[in-house]
Amino acid sequence: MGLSSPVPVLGAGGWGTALAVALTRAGHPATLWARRPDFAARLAEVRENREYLPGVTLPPGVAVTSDLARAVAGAEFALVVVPSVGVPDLLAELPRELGLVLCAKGLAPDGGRLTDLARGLGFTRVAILSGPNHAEEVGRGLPAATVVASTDAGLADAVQAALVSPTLRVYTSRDEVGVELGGVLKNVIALAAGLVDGLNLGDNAKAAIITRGLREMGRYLVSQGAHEDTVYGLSGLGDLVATATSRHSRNRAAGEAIARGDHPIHRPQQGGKVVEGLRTAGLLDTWASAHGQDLPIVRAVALVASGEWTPDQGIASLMGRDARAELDG
Ligand SMILES: NC(=O)c1ccc[n+]([C@@H]2O[C@H](COP(=O)([O-])OP(=O)(O)OC[C@H]3O[C@@H](n4cnc5c(N)ncnc54)[C@H](O)[C@@H]3O)[C@@H](O)[C@H]2O)c1
Ligand SMILES: O=P(O)(O)OC[C@H](O)CO
Repeated sequence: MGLSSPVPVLGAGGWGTALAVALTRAGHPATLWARRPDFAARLAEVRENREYLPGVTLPPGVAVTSDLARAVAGAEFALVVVPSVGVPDLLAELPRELGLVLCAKGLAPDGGRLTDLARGLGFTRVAILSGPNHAEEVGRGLPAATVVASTDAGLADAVQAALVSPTLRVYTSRDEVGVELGGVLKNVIALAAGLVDGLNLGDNAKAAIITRGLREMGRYLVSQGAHEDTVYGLSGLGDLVATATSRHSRNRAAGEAIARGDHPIHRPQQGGKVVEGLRTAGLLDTWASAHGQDLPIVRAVALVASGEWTPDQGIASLMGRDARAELDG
């Protein structure tokens, strides 16, 4: 892909829209693909994604289409930015020679990684983009940093070159597993932090959830083959802090709403916006039970999210665990 070829951005929610704008800031045109033709037509005309990223004007370098084949024609790689639940159907329609930059922070339907799903479908060039990146801030050009991870060094370098700009620092990593799963797990811990907020349990409890959540993330990531240091990088600790403490986070807000009794807990969407952690918690809890792994915060969030436990029961389950040494798990 030459420098002036548009980069396809597949998914016109908040993050896809912000990434399309970020590409133009980096000097590259983007083609933003929206699934619904009427939505794409409105976005092309109004030049603002009022549903998912209000207040950010689409620059002239962003073209909008609902024609998927046209969006990816001739591209070396595409940013895939639909929610995880929509990734399998979207990938099924894409040419296998296309490089994929997976941007969803969620799991495949079987609880596995989306990068594995992509390779299982026959894609050979696969990367993950993840970090502390609220669309609301990246869309406005506030300074941020992110990570593109791939075992394909050429792909990671190409994505870095396409996205890096004075307001977005893009680091590369070879630890695909660690970068992908950090983004997946932090949503669940942020939901737990939201429960703490909604129950007014205080700053000590919030700090404890974040810190113990980070350890839980670390145990799971390393068990899946991640490098331990990645847990403490932008896609791990960085994104956990950004999500668990942010007024922008849908996951944190969903936990807060559940604790206040005003969230429809069986619906994985909030006001039409995706809350990945609600789905992830159940998938991960099922995996942990099957593999005898102890993920207590994941378990509490899964059972609260499914309605089996009240938020108070979830917190009690964490406070009532056996006494132990801090570094013992
Ligand atoms: N919003 C952020 O700040 C942010 C930042 C980093 C990563 N992410 C991740 O990016 C992914 C997308 O999140 P978002 O915030 O852009 O979503 P969003 O909630 O803003 O919008 C979701 C978009 O996806 C579309 N969509 C829903 N189901 C779909 C399907 N089955 N197939 C195709 N399109 C579908 C919707 O129509 C909508 O355009 C999520 O996995 C999220 O965790 C979001
Ligand atoms: O709004 P959330 O909770 O989906 O978080 C958005 C991003 O993942 C933050 O990095």
